[in-house]
Amino acid sequence: MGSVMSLFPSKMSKEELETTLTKAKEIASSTPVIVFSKTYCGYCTRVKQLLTQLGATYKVIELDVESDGSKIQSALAEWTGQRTVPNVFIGGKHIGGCDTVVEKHQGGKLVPLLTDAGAIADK
Ligand SMILES: N[C@@H](CCC(=O)N[C@@H](CS)C(=O)NCC(=O)O)C(=O)O
Repeated sequence: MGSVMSLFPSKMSKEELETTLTKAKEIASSTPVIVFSKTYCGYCTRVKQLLTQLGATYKVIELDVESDGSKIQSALAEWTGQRTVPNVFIGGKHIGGCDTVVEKHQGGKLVPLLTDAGAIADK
């Protein structure tokens, strides 16, 4: 009890969850910035626009398009405690959703994170 999975029951077996979790972790650590997103999500659009505006290179996985998108979403919930999209990772580290990304930008912390991760070229 108390786990995210108990709040959001999934049809995945434990093994399937482990496999999907491994895949999500590989994706998050193999690219400087990854945005787990949904095509119709306005918060996701906001984050993608902000990253583009800052000149960052980033990868997007649209969970409503991927055949295993709902499994990935459940794996992300189990891993990060966050089920909503956007779910953003920078430098392999979980950052959070749109609110957190915008807050970090307003606090001057987003660009350094992106630069350290190699998503923005040093000037
Ligand atoms: N406060 C969150 C809001 C994110 C949010 O509400 N996202 C919606 C999609 S627009 C969501 O993930 N809903 C659940 C789902 O799609 O499974 C943020 O800043 O990222």
